[in-house]
Amino acid sequence: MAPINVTDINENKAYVPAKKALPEVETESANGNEKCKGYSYETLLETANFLLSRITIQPRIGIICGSGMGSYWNEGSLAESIQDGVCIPYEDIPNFPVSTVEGHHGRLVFGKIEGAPVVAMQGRFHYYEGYPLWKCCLPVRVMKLIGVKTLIATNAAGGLNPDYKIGDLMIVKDHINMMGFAGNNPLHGPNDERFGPRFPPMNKAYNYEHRKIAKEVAKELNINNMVREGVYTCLGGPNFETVAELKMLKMVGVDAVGMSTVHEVITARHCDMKVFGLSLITNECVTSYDHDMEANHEEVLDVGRMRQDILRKYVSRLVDRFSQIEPESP
Ligand SMILES: O=P(O)(O)O[C@H]1O[C@H](CO)[C@@H](O)[C@H]1O
Ligand code: HPA
Repeated sequence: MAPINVTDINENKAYVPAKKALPEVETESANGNEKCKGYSYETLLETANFLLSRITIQPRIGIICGSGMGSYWNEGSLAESIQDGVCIPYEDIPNFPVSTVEGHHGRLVFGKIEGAPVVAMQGRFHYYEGYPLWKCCLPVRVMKLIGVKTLIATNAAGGLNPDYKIGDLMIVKDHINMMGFAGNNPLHGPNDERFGPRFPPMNKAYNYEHRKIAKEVAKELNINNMVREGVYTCLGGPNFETVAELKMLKMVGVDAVGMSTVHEVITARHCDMKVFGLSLITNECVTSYDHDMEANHEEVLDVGRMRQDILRKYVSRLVDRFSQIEPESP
């Protein structure tokens, strides 16, 4: 099969260079003490073309595996449901960061789920690892350039809604971009219109049709008693939250708390990808001072392990259904 390249995929539009190319863009970040450097469209095209030269499928669906959901030590994990997988370690991919967190393997897996071509990130990048938000989200733009139309962003999160139990799944209905309130946004800096507009709307961030399908599929699999729908927020981490912080988040309508996803979703919506978000509730957010429990990453990974079967079945069925509403070829 002839190698695929980015221009074949992106609506067969011939590649037109920007009037003024934005190579490596450097700006001061909002807090003024950190350089904010974004990769140009051309740099990411190189990354996309590198990946396309190594694969023979054209994924239309991209999956980001949350903490503990994509590891191969996790036999039967979400990432393992991918058949005929071609794995490309992040360190082999030009311009890619590397994963540093336990439970995040650090590679892209290209293959099929229920016959639908997908690419999965077995390991995501977090702000607390020292990566600026634009770099955490770089793989989302690369996914876009290789032809991905729908992003499934999964994560592990603490349950703040008192009705949620450990092990529940939460379909993300909306998010609150807490870091954005302080001016930290993955789209901060010069905008390249080839990715998307300067001022993207965000009121339909999580696709309505996909959420509807996810609720139907939960019923079909008879897991609707553990599938919720709610609002997610991301804090910078790496520390878990104080009681006062959690109380405040609860007051403003947050149902689940994590340290990822929001910026990935903003980046995906900016370049017009459809988004489905799914949180696995791995721990209870403690909002009282006389509670013995303390949040910890081991528990987060354990619950990922405990729920891997259900997650795998659920996400596989979702991929199947989402791929039916996404045309095969560009
Ligand atoms: O959001 P993911 O990557 O699933 O992981 C969540 O779990 C880790 C904390 O245990 C944090 O990285 C938090 O963001
Ligand atoms: N808080 C923040 N991030 C998390 C949590 C939490 O309780 N659980 C998993 N990721």
